[in-house]
Amino acid sequence: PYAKTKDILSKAHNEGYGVGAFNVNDLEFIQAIVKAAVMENSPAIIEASEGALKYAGDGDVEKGAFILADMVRRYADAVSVPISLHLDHGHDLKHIMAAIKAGFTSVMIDASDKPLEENIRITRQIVEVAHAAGVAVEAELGRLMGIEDNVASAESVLVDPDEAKRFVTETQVDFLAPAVGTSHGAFKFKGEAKIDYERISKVKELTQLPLVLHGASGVPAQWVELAEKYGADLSGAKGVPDEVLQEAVKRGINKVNTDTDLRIAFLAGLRKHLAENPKEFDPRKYFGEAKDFVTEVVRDRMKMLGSSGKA
Ligand SMILES: O=C(COP(=O)(O)O)NO
Ligand SMILES: [Ca+2]
Ligand code: NA
Ligand SMILES: [Zn+2]
Repeated sequence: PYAKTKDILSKAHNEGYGVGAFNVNDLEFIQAIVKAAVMENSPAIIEASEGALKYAGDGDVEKGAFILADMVRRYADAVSVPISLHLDHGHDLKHIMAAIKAGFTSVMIDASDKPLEENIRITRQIVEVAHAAGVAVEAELGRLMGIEDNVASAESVLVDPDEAKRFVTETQVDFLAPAVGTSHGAFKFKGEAKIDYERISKVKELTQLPLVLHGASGVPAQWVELAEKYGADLSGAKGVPDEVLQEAVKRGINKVNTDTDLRIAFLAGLRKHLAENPKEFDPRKYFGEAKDFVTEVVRDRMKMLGSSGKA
């Protein structure tokens, strides 16, 4: 059934496992994620960024929010596993309000590029409105490397655990995304893929909240190689290894944001199908194989994070 992100994450927090938060822009990815959740008997958080709302609404964010929310709700209510819908990286109050109106059960306000006091002020404002509507709020502290908040920050600014304690007390957010060394996209680490485990543990201890890891895609070699076999150029692609994610979950990460892995799997499936079926022009066929690859990647992630069987 369509569920509240807060219920999904409270259970994961209490029982110590990770739940994938999978980014979507369209029908195909929603179908693939729901199918994976059913096959794994796993909860799933579906998330859409502001860009995804624009894409689904052909430029109209509110229309996109309602279109995506209607699809997710209908698919979720047709299955026995809990599926929620979350606004990822909300920056604009108008867009956050559109998501709340459309029935998203949680929203992220990402003011992590602002000074702490301003992040607190903005986040508190969103919490007030969201909580009044029964919607949970995620916020971010610290900054991920790479393109983040449309600001290219050269280096990541890791979360300060003491600031995190103050932040959650003063804002009453429901989940917190501490920057601990990851970054968005397929090219995550210059050198070794490592994140600051100690920092995760400290933030968990001080906040006692479900924690969110952004930039958590693994960029699995098998999918990169398959996409490259059929013409993609993903040289230098590198993600967060499974064992690093599993340690992060052990230390208190419960929501694991995954976008890039689904994109690469879809790309590999699409390129493969088109290369092997030159006569094919039915999108239900070539999107069909691409969708199946996304389902596979999502299932793998659910198994790896420990949410399989936890529905
Ligand atoms: O943080 C993410 C996704 O990160 P990836 O690019 O690692 O999939 N979404 O908010
Ligand atoms: Ca941010
Ligand atoms: Na998010
Ligand atoms: Zn993110």
